[in-house]
Amino acid sequence: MSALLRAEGLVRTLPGAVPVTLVDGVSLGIAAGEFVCIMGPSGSGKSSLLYLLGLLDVADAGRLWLDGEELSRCSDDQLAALRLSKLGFVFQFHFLLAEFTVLQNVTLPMRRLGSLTDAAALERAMGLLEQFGMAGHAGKLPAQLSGGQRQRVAVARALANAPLLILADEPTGNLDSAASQNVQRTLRGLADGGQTVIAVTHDPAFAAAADRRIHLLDGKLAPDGAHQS
Ligand SMILES: Nc1ncnc2c1ncn2[C@@H]1O[C@H](COP(=O)(O)OP(=O)(O)OP(=O)(O)O)[C@@H](O)[C@H]1O
Repeated sequence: MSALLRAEGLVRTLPGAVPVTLVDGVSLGIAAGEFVCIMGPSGSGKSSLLYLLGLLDVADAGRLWLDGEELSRCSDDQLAALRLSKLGFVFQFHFLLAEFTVLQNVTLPMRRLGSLTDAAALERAMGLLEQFGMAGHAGKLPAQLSGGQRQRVAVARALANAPLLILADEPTGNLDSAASQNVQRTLRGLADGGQTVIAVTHDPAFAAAADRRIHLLDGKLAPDGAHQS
């Protein structure tokens, strides 16, 4: 398998009088087009691992490759550029900008990247909103939407720069079950279309929609089957 994302021996420890190891020697590979869920008990290090894989945090040890490129020696600026151009994020709380319309929120990452003209960015943003049934809400502010609608806009925003990889941290954690299923179907549909997705979740129904589940325990990958006992 040629992995789109590969990690070898990732370690993240918070220093202090009593250092806390959040991620403890995690090695994994994610293939292009895979939809993988990271599961595990509260405090097992799921979000910490996702932040390392999403270049939002830097490991103290270990190595990481994205699309064949080794990232361990990248500067903060290089990591920020990679996040903007190659990764898309969906969080539990949508983090849409409250004073911007839905359309402006989805256009923003394209404006920051600057690879499209304003007209092309608007057209792409409208296309994405259309894809998630949100085109009719393009002129609204996030506060005028339901939680599920906001999350679908957040998914559209995550796709703005055609990322290699979508990383989602409890994307349905704040939603009722109908909205949750809708977001689950949305992410499943993206993976069916070839998009690579990694999602942290507590929700077994959500995880069942993934191609593969990774289980963490105390910052370590649990051996296959260990989580069932
Ligand atoms: N900034 C921090 N300072 C101190 N401890 C932290 C910090 N961030 C995380 N931790 C601790 O590290 C461990 C892993 O946290 P993390 O958020 O990655 O777990 P998680 O599996 O995502 O948990 P949850 O499912 O509850 O969101 C937890 O014990 C948490 O309390």
